Amino acid sequence: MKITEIKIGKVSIPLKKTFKTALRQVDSAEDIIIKIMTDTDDIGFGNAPPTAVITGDSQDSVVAAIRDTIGPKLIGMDIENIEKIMTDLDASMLHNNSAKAAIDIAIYDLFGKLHKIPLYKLFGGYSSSMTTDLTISVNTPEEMVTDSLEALAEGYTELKLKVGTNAALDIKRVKAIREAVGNVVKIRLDANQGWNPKEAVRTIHKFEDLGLDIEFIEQPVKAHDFEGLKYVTDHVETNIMADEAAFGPYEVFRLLSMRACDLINIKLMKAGGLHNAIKIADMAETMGVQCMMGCMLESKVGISAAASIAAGKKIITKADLDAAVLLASDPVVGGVTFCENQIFMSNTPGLGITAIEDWQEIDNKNVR
Ligand SMILES: C[C@H](N)C(=O)N[C@H](CCC(=O)O)C(=O)O
Ligand SMILES: [Mg+2]
Repeated sequence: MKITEIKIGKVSIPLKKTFKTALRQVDSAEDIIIKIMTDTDDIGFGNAPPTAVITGDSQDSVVAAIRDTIGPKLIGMDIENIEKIMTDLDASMLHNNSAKAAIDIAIYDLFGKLHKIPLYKLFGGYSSSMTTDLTISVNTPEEMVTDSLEALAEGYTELKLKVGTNAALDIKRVKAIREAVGNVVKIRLDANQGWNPKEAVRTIHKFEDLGLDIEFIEQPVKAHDFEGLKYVTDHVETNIMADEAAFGPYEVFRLLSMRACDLINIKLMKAGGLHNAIKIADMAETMGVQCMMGCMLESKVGISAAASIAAGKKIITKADLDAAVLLASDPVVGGVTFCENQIFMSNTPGLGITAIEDWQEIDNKNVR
């Protein structure tokens, strides 16, 4: 199975509700979706949502990286030689991890098709379904309570509350939501780098003193501040998860060596794809650190790929794979299916995706 062409296109999907974090506010998911074509007429699907504030990647930079630098080297390569493809992919250029992730996902999709195996089985097949949380955007306490109650009515049992815009207001937000949803629901927080280390410790102590029962807190401090993250982890009881700090395998190696966090959030767009996500999961497992599989605001292509690792690997015990249900429509045919808070894997080879509706090819951007 040899690569003959890489088609580059995009989908623009409105969100059901504005997505707001301490880092950004958006109303639609803008996802680059690629198709890797082969001499066997199989197609591999991959995606890259440009999340500039987290990965540094824009739509134009993703397209240029695939079209001008990464893509041309792949033409003619055999999917059977996946180890060589992944080595060349990592060596092709520095950074540009979202572009690399799109290629990596499409290559694995084809590898699964070649060997007639669904990716979650290829990655270990530990389970065939998982529970995802639902993200509640940062807003007034009242609006967040309304959104949280709606999420419970839709069947979600784990809420990921966005905080980090104002520590005093964050305490009001979380207290109001805990009082409204009761004690059975799991509440995890994501500060998206919004606090400084001392402010984070003070705020988390307040959550603890109020008995708000927070499962864990994602990325309290700036991504580059590994010492600050360790300071927070060492000074609170609540578990701390590295997200933006846990970028790729090298950063995760450093975080684990420093014991700077209790948990790792793995995302394909930070790691540069599935092959690096597997390295991260294996390193974390070696150190006894549980992981969550996370996502950007992206289509079901990336969610199906991320869920394949989450289902495959035992050390991935949590999932924040809600992006596809935050979208007003789903252009991806096949892949994982959602039912309330459950994600079910497809048993079709690869990702199980057969087509992308409303996919707009970007003119003259194909690689042959
Ligand atoms: C969508 C997912 N639940 C999530 O919250 N991911 C964010 C970043 C997503 C974005 O800004 O596009 C995170 O975990 O920080
Ligand atoms: Mg996060």
